[in-house]
Amino acid sequence: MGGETLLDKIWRDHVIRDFGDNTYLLHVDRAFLHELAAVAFESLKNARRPILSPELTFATVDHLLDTTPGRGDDTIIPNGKDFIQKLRAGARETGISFFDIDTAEQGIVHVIAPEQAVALPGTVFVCCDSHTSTIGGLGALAWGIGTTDIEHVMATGGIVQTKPQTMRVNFTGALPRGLTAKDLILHLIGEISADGGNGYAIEYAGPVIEQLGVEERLSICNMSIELSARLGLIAPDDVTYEYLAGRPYAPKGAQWDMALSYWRSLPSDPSAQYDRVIDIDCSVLTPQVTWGTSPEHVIGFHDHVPDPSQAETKREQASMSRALDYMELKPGMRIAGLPINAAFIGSCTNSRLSDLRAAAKVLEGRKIAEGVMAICSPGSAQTKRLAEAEGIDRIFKDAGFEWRESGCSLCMSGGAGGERFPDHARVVSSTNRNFEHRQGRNVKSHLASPETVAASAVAGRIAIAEHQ
Ligand SMILES: CC(C)[C@H](C(=O)O)[C@@H](O)C(=O)O
Ligand code: SF4
Repeated sequence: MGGETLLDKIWRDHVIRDFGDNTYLLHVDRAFLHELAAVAFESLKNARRPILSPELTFATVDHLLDTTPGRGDDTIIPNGKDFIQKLRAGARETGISFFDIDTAEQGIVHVIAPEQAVALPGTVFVCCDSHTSTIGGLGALAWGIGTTDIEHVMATGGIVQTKPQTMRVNFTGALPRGLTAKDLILHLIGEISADGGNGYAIEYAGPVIEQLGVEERLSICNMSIELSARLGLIAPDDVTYEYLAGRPYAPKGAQWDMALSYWRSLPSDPSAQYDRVIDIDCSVLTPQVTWGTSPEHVIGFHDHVPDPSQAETKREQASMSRALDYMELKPGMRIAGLPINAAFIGSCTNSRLSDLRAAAKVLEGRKIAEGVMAICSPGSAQTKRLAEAEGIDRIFKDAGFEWRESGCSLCMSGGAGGERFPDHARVVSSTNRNFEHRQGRNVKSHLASPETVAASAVAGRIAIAEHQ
C-alpha cells in the first residue's frame, strides 16, 4: 500500500458521506461569488432557503467592472448594473462578506481570495468560475462550479463530487534566467494538450515548484483548467505559511499554531502513488508564446509556427489549420518579431504584485512602440495600491501604458458586450485564454508572461526581455 497524496488527505478530511462508486458528499469550507452568479441569491430567497454559513461565504465584483481610471459608470456592459446591484442586495440581506467596488479588498476573485487569506491550505474552496483552480497554489482543493451548484453549497455547506484521478507533474532542472511560472504552465499545456488533464487533479511538484513564490504557484494552478483538469494543487510549505501569516482572514494566535501543524501534515507521502506522472526538464525551456487559438498552441520564443501537416491526428490537423487562418499566420514562420497592435497585462493569471514588478523592470526607462495600445489592470485594489506605493504605476505610465483600476478588464471584456481591443488587433496578453474573438472581434491573442508582454510592447513586435 502506498501512502496518501495531498489530494487524498484533504479529500478524506472533508468526506461527510461516501456513496460508494467513487462519489462523495464533501464539506465545503469557503464559497466565493462574483456578480455573474448574483442570481444565486435570488433563487435561494425565492426558495426560502437561508445561507447556512454566511461567515464562510464571500463575494466581490470583477467581471463586468469598468477598469478605466475612475471607473466611469461602474460597468462595461449595458445591463451590468443589474448584476452588480443584485449581488450587492443579496450580500446585504444575507450578511455574507462582500468586497464591493470601492472597498480596499475588491479585485479579481482569484487574486483577492489568497490576498485576504480567505483561501487557506487544506480547505475545500469553490467559486462560480472556472479559474478557481488558482487557489490550489496554496494547497487547497479548489474548483469552479455552476450557479445551481453554488446555490446548493450556500444552502447546505456540502457538494457531491466524484474523486478525480491523480497526476503528478515534476518540474526539475535549473530554471533558466528569465523563465517564469507562466512559461512552465504554457509549456506543460503544449506537451500534454488542452485535454491532457481531463479527469485529473494535478499536483505540481519538484524542486522548481518548491523555489517559486506563492504568486507564481497561483499562476501555475490558474491554468490547470486550460489542461481540462478538475483542479490543480501544490503542497503548502514555509513559503505558503510566510505568505499567509498576518493576512486579514488568516487564523491568528493559537488557531494559527493549530492550523500550521495540520497544514504541515498535508504534503503527499513519499510512497504515494499517482495515476500518471510527468517529468518536465525546465533547464532546456525558453519563454513561451502561443501562436494559435488554444493555450496548447504554444511554442518557445525562438521556435517556428508548426505545420498542420505534421499533426498526429486529422482532428488536430483541422484545428491547427483553422487556428493558423484565424491568427493570420503561416506554418514555418517565426513567432519572434511578429508586429503587434496591443499589449495587455492583467487577469487572474498574471496581475499580482510580482507580475507587475517583473513587467516594470522591463519597462523602466523605456517607451512602448509607436501605435501600440498598452493596458495594465492590476488584479486587485490592494495590488494596485501596493504597486503605486513602489512607483510601479509611474514606470508603466511613463512607458506609455494605461494604468487601470482592478478587475477582469480586457481578459474577456465582460463578454461580447464589453470594452474590447480594436477589430483584428494582434495582442500580446498575460491572460490565460486565446480563444477566437475573446478579446475582441477577430482579435488575435498571443498568451505570454508579463515580462514578454512588456518587452513586446516596447519592441512593437513579439519580443522577450534582455534578461530572458
Ligand atoms: C464568465 C466566467 C464564468 C468565466 C469562467 O468561468 O472562467 C470567465 O471568468 C472566463 O475566464 O472565461
Ligand atoms: S481575469 Fe479573465 S480568466 Fe480570470 S476570472 Fe476574470 S475573465 Fe476569467
